[in-house]
Amino acid sequence: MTAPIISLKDIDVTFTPKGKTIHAVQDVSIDVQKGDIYGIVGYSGAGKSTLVRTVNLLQEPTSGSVTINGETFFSKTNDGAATKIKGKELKEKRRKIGMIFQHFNLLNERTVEENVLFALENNKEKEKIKKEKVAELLELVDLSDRAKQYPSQLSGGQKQRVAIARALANDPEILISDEATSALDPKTTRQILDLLKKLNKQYGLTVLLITHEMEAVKAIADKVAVMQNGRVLEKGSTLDIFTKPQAELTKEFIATATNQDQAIQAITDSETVKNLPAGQTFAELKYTGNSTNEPLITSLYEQFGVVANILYGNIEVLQGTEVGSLLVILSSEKDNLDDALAFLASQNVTVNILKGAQA
Ligand SMILES: Nc1ncnc2c1ncn2[C@@H]1O[C@H](COP(=O)(O)OP(=O)(O)OP(=O)(O)O)[C@@H](O)[C@H]1O
Repeated sequence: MTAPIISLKDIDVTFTPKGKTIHAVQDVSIDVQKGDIYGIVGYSGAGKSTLVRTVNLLQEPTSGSVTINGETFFSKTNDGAATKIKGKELKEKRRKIGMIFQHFNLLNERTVEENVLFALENNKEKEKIKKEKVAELLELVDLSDRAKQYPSQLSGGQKQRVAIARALANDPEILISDEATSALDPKTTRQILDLLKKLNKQYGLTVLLITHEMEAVKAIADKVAVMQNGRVLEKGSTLDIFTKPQAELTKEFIATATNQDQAIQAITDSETVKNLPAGQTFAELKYTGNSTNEPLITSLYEQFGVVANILYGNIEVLQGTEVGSLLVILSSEKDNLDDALAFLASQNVTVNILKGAQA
């Protein structure tokens, strides 16, 4: 594997307002590969913003190291020995890390094109070249027709697209998106996420996606870290985290992203399940990838005489892989059911018996 574009090692950030100690980030290590969309998810106060602000040293870690593209931006051991880039060098490096925020942070008294041009104020190119660049960026975010308007004349989604154009002005390799869709409605959120995905695909832009919405992670992230109380509870590929979550908090986030818990609850409370006849089994079947293509239900009947009555079904596509979930009532002779369950396991289907035989 190639060296990560962002490597955060053993990051601690402690604040001491009025003598009180707040461990905003504790012992966090994250490697982000070039071209990743890396989600960092957690509730408000989990430490996400503080952590990502260490990437461009808007926030200096109390200890730990920040390495970008193989270059040490910051390193400090617990005994206090520190190395860090600063001054002009830091400013230049920062320009290669774009950032977008929940509240857009646009200059209200400047037009859309002036807002983007502002990011190029330290660029030594001729004004004409810079203006061409701004026009290209506005084209990229589909706002060419709004160039002369002011932020107050734009919708939230349009404002965020101006912010994205501005963040890209200095051709960054990394874009930090800090709750960039949190103030937007679901449809606009999707448009902004799709734009981030497009930039990632077309230009290999690495995206750090900070969010409290697992839905956003599910939509575009390849990898995800789940944070709580300053710590990373678990991290991995989005597919793994969604299909095999370990921490309770991760399960909670996933449930909100899929609405599956409500479906399971409603069906569990239904008369059909409440009055489940003896010999029948209420179960959840979960499968990923190829298993979804298997005619599972047909096989259960043809090979084992097990009838599966489907009460609920859901298929998500995560990183191009299908992830399926079915709630079924299985009816069969007991012996057949055991064989059928063994068959399902052999097909990499996870069976969670919710009521009935073996529950
Ligand atoms: N400059 C600061 N001084 C003191 N405490 C701070 C400072 N910045 C953040 N904190 C505290 O650090 C903790 C983590 O905050 P942080 O903003 O990183 O969380 P978050 O997960 O990004 O949440 P949010 O989305 O609400 O910003 C919180 O308890 C916060 O109050």
